[in-house]
Amino acid sequence: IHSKDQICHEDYQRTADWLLSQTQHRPKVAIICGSGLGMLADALKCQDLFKYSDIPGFPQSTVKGHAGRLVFGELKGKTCVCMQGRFHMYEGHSLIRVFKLLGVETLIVTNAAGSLADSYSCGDIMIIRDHINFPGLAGLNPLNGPNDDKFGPRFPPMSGVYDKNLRKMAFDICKSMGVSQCVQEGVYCMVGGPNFESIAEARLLHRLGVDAVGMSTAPEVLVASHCGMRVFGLSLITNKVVKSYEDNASVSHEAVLEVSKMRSETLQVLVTELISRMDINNNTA
Ligand SMILES: O=P(O)(O)O[C@@H]1C[C@H](O)[C@@H](CO)O1
Ligand code: HPA
Repeated sequence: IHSKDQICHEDYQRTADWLLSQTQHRPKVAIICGSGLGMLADALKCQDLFKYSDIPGFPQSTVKGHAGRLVFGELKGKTCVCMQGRFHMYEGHSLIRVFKLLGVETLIVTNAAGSLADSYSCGDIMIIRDHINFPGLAGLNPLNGPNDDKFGPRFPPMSGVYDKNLRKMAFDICKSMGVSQCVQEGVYCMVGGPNFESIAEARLLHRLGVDAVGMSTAPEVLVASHCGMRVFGLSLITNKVVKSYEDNASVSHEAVLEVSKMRSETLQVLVTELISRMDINNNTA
């Protein structure tokens, strides 16, 4: 976010042009892999793979469980680009606009998240219906600064951002996969991190009606939506957020990665099937 303020259209374009000169792939779908969910990219065929360190203008991914590679390839005949390693707000970058300039029309975001909803279990998949962007509400927004009208409007709406048709399609796919008992639809709340929530913060989020909390996604989604991309999001529930002072449990990034690993195959099948059912040429599901 912070360094992004200084990045202009020409910078994004330079990075996009470099990538387009290095690969024949022309992706219409971008996938962002959440913590421990990097194997979503493994399903891509005919891969062209770029380490972030080799891409001009790309920063480094610093979080364990985020490999730091951009993978281009085909998924069931659809051309995709997959971010194996995202940039979190606490790391200071957002590069969604490079995807826009590559020609991407649909963004699929995944993340690891802790659940506040009492009915959720570890390992559940939450289809994101909407989000609460806490840093954004407090003025920390990737759209801060002069607006570039080439990307989108100064005051973008945020209602209906998570595409309804794709959400329904994902539900249907989960049913046919026989996993609908562990699929939820709910509200993701982004907090700044990098610390996990205190019990008092967890209680506040619970009272606000938040279903799952994490440290990403909202900035990516709002930049994508600002520049006209269709958005679909999934949270993998990796832990139940501790809400009681009587509860001695505590979360760790290692525990988050362990649950992600256990469920990543299910997510891979779901995302692959979703992309295969999408009509990505006219951007309608
Ligand atoms: O990239 P995501 O949102 O999946 O990462 C989550 C949030 C923190 O970065 C980390 C905590 O374990 O995982
Ligand atoms: N809180 C915030 N981010 C997270 C969590 C959590 O409990 N689990 C995974 N990412």
